Formats: sequence, structure tokens, C-alpha cells
Amino acid sequence: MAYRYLNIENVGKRYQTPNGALDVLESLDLRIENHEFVCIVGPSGCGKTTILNLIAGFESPTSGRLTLLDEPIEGPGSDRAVVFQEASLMPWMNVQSNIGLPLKVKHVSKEERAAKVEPLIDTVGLKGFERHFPWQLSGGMQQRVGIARALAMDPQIILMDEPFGALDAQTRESMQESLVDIWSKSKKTVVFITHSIDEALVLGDRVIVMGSRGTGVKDDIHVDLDRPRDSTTVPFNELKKHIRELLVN
Ligand SMILES: Nc1ncnc2c1ncn2[C@@H]1O[C@H](COP(=O)(O)OP(=O)(O)OP(=O)(O)O)[C@@H](O)[C@H]1O
Repeated sequence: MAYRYLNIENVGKRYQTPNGALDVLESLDLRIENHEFVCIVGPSGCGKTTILNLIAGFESPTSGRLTLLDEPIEGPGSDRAVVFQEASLMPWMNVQSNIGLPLKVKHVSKEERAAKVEPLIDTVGLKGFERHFPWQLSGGMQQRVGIARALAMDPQIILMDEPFGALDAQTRESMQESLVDIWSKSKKTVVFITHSIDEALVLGDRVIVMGSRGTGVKDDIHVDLDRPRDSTTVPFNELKKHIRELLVN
């Protein structure tokens, strides 16, 4: 029997809007395994962020159910960390304190916090910047702090909503490399939303292609390409073409 790590089962999500009910997801079935790096692409408004919010427990499904390790997801929990497009750092806290914030909230002692934060600073490549404040960091560095803060919670799953969307192309590429490195070392499960087909193919073990709102999953592609991924190869570009066709049709 398949190991059910994260299971999204027959999930529907309806929002009530001033113009009436809006069915964003209908009968969505998705199974994500432990340690997988899953990217979700799809047209604007198809429900990508809604899926992430449901996994995070910020929203509840209107029908169906979500389980993590066979336990129902009924609200936010420290087993799931979220990284948004904006790092949302505390401006009055330095890098070290921002990363250690989730531990402080959990009343972890100062010494234990320092011991946990130090290797994370190294992991995200911010050694030497421990005492810098967010306003002294570039966008990419701020996002590195956001990723380290997510790792500090030691979650089972990291949920990422367009985390590199606001970065310039070069920084974005280097962040993608770093993320793959962090993921392969930390063995976390990652669910990553992006508008970029290239980004999905550079990062994902799987790329879930969503159709327009309410139509669900169009394809679930296992990306069987060697890492680090080379976007100039024929197999990479064949997959890219396939996904692009799915998105326009
Ligand atoms: N809380 C809410 N109340 C009402 N409607 C909502 C709510 N959240 C999202 N929606 C609507 O649901 C639809 C799906 O939104 P969602 O943010 O999940 O899409 P998305 O695929 O992430 O879009 P994008 O790629 O543009 O970020 C949109 O039409 C959005 O306006």
C-alpha cells in the first residue's frame, strides 16, 4: 500500500463573495510523499494559493479532507511552515533574532535558540550577517532569512508561495540553487507554487499542472532529469513545451 504522507482527498473549496459562491476547487485529489519537492503551476486564479492555505490549515475545505501522516489537518501547526513572496521579517530584529523567533514563541531557552540558529545561518549562506537588520539586507538575503526561519521550526513540510517572485533573475537563479541544496540536505517535503515553468522544472521532483479554476489537476509530471537541472537540454525543453501547451489549452 502506498505510504500516505500528505493526502488531499476529494477536496472542494467554495468561497462566498459579494457576487455569489465561487467554487475554486472541486474534488481535488493529490498525494504528496515524504521528502518530495512538488511544484504547482497553473493559470492565475486557479486555486494554487488556496491549496497551500488548506495544507497550512489557514483555510478549511468545504468538502473532502486533508491528512498529514493520517491525522486530519484542522488548523495551522508547527509541522508546516510557510514562506511567502515577502519575507515578512521583524524590522527591529536582527537576522539571528528573526530566525530564532519561532523558537522564542515556543519558549525555547536563549542558549538552545543560539545553538539551533547558528547552523541555520550557515545553511542559508548568511554567515557574517547575524547582526544585520532586515533593512541592511538585499531582497534575496531577506528571503534566505525567511527560509532559515521556516527551517528553525523543524517542520515536516515547507510550503512556499512564489517565494522568489519578487527577485531579479540572477538572484532568483542563485536562490533556486541554494533551495535545492537546502532541500537535499534537510530532507524536508517542499510544496512550491510558481508562475515560472522553468523554475518548476529546475526545482521539482514533480510538477502539478492545474487547469483553470474548478477544473483541477491537468497533469502530474514526474521530472526524471538529473540535478543540477540544465535548462538548455532537449528533455528539459520538451517538458517545458508540454507544460506550456497544457497551460494555454
Ligand atoms: N478568501 C477569499 N474569499 C473569496 N474569494 C477568494 C478568497 N481567496 C481566494 N479567492 C478567490 O479564489 C480564486 C483562487 O484564488 P487563489 O489565490 O487560490 O489563486 P492562485 O491560483 O493562487 O492565483 P494567482 O496565481 O493569481 O496567485 C480567485 O478567484 C480568488 O479571487
